Amino acid sequence: MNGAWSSAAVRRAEAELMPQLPPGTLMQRAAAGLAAACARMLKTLRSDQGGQGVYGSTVIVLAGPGDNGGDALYAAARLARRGARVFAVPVMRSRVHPLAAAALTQAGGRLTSEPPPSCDLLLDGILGIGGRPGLPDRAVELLGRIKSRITVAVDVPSGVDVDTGSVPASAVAADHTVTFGVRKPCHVLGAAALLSGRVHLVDIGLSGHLDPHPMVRIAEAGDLVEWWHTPGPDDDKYTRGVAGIAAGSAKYPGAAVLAVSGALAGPTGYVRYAGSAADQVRRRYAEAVCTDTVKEAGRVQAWLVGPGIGADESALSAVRDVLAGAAPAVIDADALTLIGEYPSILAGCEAPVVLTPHDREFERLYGSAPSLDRAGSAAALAKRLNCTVLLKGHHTVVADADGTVWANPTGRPALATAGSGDVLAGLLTSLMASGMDGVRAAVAAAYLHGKAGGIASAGHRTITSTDVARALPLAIGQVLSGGAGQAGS
Ligand SMILES: NC(=O)C1=CN([C@@H]2O[C@H](COP(=O)(O)OP(=O)(O)OC[C@H]3O[C@@H](n4cnc5c(N)ncnc54)[C@H](O)[C@@H]3O)[C@@H](O)[C@H]2O)[C@@H](O)CC1
Ligand SMILES: Nc1ncnc2c1ncn2[C@@H]1O[C@H](COP(=O)(O)OP(=O)(O)O)[C@@H](O)[C@H]1O
Ligand SMILES: [K+]
Repeated sequence: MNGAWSSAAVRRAEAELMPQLPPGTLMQRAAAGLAAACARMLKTLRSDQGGQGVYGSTVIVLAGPGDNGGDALYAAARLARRGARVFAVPVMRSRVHPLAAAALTQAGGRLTSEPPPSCDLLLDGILGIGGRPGLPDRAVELLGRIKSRITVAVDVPSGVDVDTGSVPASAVAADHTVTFGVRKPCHVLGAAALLSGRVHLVDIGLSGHLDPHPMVRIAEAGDLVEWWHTPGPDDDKYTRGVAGIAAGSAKYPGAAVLAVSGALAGPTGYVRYAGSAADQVRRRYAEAVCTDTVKEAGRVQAWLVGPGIGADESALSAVRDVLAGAAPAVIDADALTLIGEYPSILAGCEAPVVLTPHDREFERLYGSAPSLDRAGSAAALAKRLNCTVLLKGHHTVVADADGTVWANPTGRPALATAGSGDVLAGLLTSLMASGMDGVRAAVAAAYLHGKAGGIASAGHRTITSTDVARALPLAIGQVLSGGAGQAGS
């Protein structure tokens, strides 16, 4: 498992480590890593100019008053020594890290209030983990008029809310972020994750001093490998788990077909379908065993209820029947709306439940839309309803009732296509039926669904939900065989 640590946790680790080192060591480690990363970027950026990298490049530093500006100025001094033309602009009056500013001028860089109009690389050293959301006016003005070929955020994109990833006011949009020690929540959550661009981690020796539990967990392929139930020689189709899908209706048969397609791609050995779209499901998937109602279906190890079931009496019965049983349940789509209307259905339920709302469904359940702090909102709903919550959207988050939060690192906007949530819910149900607990199943389902979306839409292909379902087996195969770095992340 990977993770992102809060600014307070980083400061605690720093306070423990700092006294063991000569003064300034951590900042020098950060600056050295930052300068090396910038040099690599300049080399790639300027590969069309006879292989020139740092030498002869133009670098502008926007330097804030704190240590973030210090990192940026020391790194810029290293670039200046290698032949870059460096202009550093103090963005808050003339308050800048004095030693770092002196190092830059000694290396030939210039402190100025009038930078050139364009540069190869813009270093955002305005605010780091000490920053409050929003940018000073001078920074906004400078960012508006300097044209840079590449923008690199130092530690975090300035202006974002570091611990929630929300962006309530102006902030830097970076192509790359070079961060120190560990990732911060803003690199993986909310609108700030987009503003971070590609995140590069520089080791400054903090890891042994950090709280073992990150603020936000980030799934990686190795987690799924560890959690996966690979069938053994003694397994049969029942021991691998039976997934039950209560989805679709005469009006929305497609939701049934798509949810079943997601479940069939998962690790279970058997998929039962219960609902009024049985004919369509049978026609499309000979493998699915169909009945008309949840009550008529045999035993399952996990149920999905909701996609396309509508809001009539039979839909309500399906939700009640699923939640009255002992099997873990995934509640999606129309079933979320019904629970919003009749919260008592969920109150008596003892089996583990995963809710998979998008923003509008979240609002129906919680009474207000998710805030800019999406992880905080998901955790609040999970706690209130004592369930696991998978809050969909760009940068899907999974929260458990105990406050544990995961950020999903895969996925792309092409997944915003009708029915793609049905495929996700079906897959999630299969994972739960195979024995994975609700949080892990939700994390794994979001990860694989995102990866399948990447595989299906590679090369800018347009995709439908069926394409996502078809790509799931390959996504699963790549992840389980350790090929996580391949196309489609
Ligand atoms: N903590 C660590 O372990 C390390 C931190 N380092 C660097 O230090 C940074 C943190 O430095 P600081 O604590 O000095 O904090 P910052 O550099 O983030 O700046 C804080 C200063 O900016 C002002 N400020 C905050 N938000 C503002 C806003 N929205 N508008 C205007 N002014 C605002 C504050 O009043 C304060 O003076 C990190 O992000 C990182 O770059 C590195 O040097 C290495 C190690
Ligand atoms: N902008 C986006 N970027 C990445 N993924 C997205 C985006 N918008 C939606 N998704 C994903 O697409 C899926 C859509 O699910 P959902 O809203 O339930 O649609 P439907 O009801 O049509 O199935 C979810 O997995 C969601 O996380
Ligand atoms: K910054």
